[in-house]
Amino acid sequence: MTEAIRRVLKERAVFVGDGFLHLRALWRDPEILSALGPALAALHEGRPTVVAGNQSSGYLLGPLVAAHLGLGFLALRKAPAEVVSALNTARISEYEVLALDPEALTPTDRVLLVDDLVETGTQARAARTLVEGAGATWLGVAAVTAYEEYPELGVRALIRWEELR
Ligand SMILES: O=P(O)(O)OC[C@H]1O[C@H](OP(=O)(O)OP(=O)(O)O)[C@H](O)[C@@H]1O
Ligand SMILES: Nc1ncnc2[nH]cnc12
Repeated sequence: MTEAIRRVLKERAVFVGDGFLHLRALWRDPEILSALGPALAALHEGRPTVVAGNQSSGYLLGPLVAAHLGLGFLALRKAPAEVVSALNTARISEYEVLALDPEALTPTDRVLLVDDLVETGTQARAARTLVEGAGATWLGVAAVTAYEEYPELGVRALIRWEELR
């Protein structure tokens, strides 16, 4: 099924603006959607005890992997670096904070992060800091696509970014 996912990605992944990737074609296809959990889970052999996902694409993909593995899902929340009042129309587009429920992990946990895309590795690095800060073990990242594998982060992807462009 991973080949089918790769084919749909190559044929129907949408790029907008200066290269922003939308993966809507994956969510819309019922067979592909049900294949994503097993395909992402198969990227790592490290037997996680919990699957984590970054807001917001990780919230969609992570539970598919967790449900496939019979595990729980840990939501990592992104927060903007600055906040503005509700009446201020200024838009904050960069996230610089990643937040974790302090009770969510124990030192016996082994965490697999799931995300749609790894570009600079900033989000994954922040997640790793949170996981290891809680004393838990970082297993790596299972992503739909990634610019690089970032060996220190253990990023594995269903398809390389260059194959999509
Ligand atoms: O490797 P990096 O440079 O950190 O980039 C990857 C992150 O960027 C995207 O998230 P974004 O903040 O755009 O949020 P989204 O999931 O809501 O699109 C993507 O979902 C990853 O979490
Ligand atoms: N959706 C996206 N498309 C392209 N580059 C990105 N970097 C982070 N998210 C991205």
